[in-house]
Amino acid sequence: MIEIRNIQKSFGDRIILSDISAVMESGKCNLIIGTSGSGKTVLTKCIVGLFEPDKGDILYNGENMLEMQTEELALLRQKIGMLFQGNALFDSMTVEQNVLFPLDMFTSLSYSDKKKRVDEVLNRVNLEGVNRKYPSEISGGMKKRVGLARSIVLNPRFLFCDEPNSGLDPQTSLVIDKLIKEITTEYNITTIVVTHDMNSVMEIGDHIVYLHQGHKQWEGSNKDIIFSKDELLNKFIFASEFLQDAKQMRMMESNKKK
Ligand SMILES: Nc1ncnc2c1ncn2[C@@H]1O[C@H](COP(=O)(O)OP(=O)(O)OP(=O)(O)O)[C@@H](O)[C@H]1O
Repeated sequence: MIEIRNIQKSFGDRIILSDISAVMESGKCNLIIGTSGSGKTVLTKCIVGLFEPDKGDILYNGENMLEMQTEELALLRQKIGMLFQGNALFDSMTVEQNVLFPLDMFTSLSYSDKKKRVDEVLNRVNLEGVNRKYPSEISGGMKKRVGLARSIVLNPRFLFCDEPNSGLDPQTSLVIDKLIKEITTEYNITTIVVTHDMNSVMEIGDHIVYLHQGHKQWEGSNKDIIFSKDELLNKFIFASEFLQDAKQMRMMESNKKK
């Protein structure tokens, strides 16, 4: 579980984040959404320790990251998996070498055990037979799955995914979303996803934090969103007429069932 309490962050005299509190539970996909410039990246960087907030607390399973000593921080970092927007794969390394990399860096496992673990995670993301291929030889969706395999190879307790669907077609996006959701539940990981993708919001949004101009404007689940009366959220989520119609229909269906 990650708990953030009263986070404030400014750059110079410009306040970017104001008084943001939220609880991100384990085994859940916690989504951070909001328009461009609303503070999603700054908040995420505060949570992973890349930015220091001016005020507030960031608790990882009850331990305040902002009070941790160097050694404790290093241990925490090994429990955090990251799936980057651009995948951040090493182009000169094969798929297998890319996924092996964190194991080489942070474990003293034998080569055969490392290899076994790499095969396990590649298998988990449904990627077989591509171990010896280079990133340039596989599709965007496959690269994303390699990135996901690498982000879970050290068995993280916390997983951060930055725009996991950017640049992917809707069908491939769904595959990636489903994998993130399954992995989160199966390994009871606390997953935080920064996204603009409304399909993801509806598919995997167990818990959604909607930021508006650096404030937490709304919080709830993908089921609550349909019934939300928050005007800013509705404007953001149901920007298109098609989605507004879909919302009306789902509300009508839900009212009929009651
Ligand atoms: N290092 C920095 N120094 C100064 N201002 C920054 C810095 N990083 C971000 N900002 C400002 O903080 C605000 C929030 O930026 P942030 O990148 O968090 O938005 P975002 O919601 O992630 O947007 P996007 O969806 O476009 O990625 C922006 O106005 C941005 O200019």
